[in-house]
Amino acid sequence: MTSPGTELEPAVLSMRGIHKSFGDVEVLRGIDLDVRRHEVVALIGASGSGKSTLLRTANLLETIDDGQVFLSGTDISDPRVKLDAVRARIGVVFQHYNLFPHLSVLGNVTLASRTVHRRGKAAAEKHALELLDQIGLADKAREFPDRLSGGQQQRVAIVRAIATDPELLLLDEITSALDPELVGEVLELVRTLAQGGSTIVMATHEMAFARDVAHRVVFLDGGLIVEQGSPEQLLGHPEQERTREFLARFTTPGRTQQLPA
Ligand SMILES: Nc1ncnc2c1ncn2[C@@H]1O[C@H](COP(=O)(O)OP(=O)(O)OP(=O)(O)O)[C@@H](O)[C@H]1O
Repeated sequence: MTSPGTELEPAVLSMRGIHKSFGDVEVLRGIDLDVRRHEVVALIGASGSGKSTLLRTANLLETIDDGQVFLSGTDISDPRVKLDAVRARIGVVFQHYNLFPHLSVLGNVTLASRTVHRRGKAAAEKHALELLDQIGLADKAREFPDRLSGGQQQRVAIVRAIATDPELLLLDEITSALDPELVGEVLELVRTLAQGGSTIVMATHEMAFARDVAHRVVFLDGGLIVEQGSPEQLLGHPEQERTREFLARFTTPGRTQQLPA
């Protein structure tokens, strides 16, 4: 693997001039973002700054008012593009695991891969069991989601997202709904994926994790990218006043989350 995020790697995701409003409120006000193959990008910003909306426009789950989104060079915002085919190339995990409650763990993981890759049941299950085995959940394959802890459910949701071998993984605050003691196991799985070369954009409030795992941190405020850079630069030596103010709030007493030293 070449150095992640360098210009040597092709852009998997390119967002150009993205604008998005809900009613009178302009939530994204001109987003330009490139994510290169094997790169891990952390989106940080206050609640309401537009992180989730940005992720949802990246795979056109949310329509855009203006701009273009390219996936590996293809303009997926072109109305002629079939979105089902595009979305099959992008894995998404949300804050709430959204596993299908009526399907077993195995059923959840195989559903997308059977549809997307048209794998036969046996082949899809073999692949799913290999993935579940890698994260120590093979023994839960026949269980239903409500028999799993939140952390286990979220890890299954991640496995479901990668079972289709997506070009890009979008992770939206995937630990926010978890009890604190379950956060680590989910982040550990993301770290493993990152080390394995996955291309990831994750909205997160886990600053320590962003510092540790991301190649680039992007700070969003009021629907604009205010500043971006390496974790060391952005979290350690932010240039913009707005970034400094945001980061300072993470070190004020009473916050459960602290910036790492
Ligand atoms: N479907 C929608 N309809 C109307 N307003 C919306 C919709 N989705 C998001 N918004 C508004 O857009 C703004 C940005 O929301 P978004 O969820 O993208 O922020 P965020 O940075 O992800 O916040 P958080 O960290 O709380 O998840 C908010 O003011 C939100 O209320």
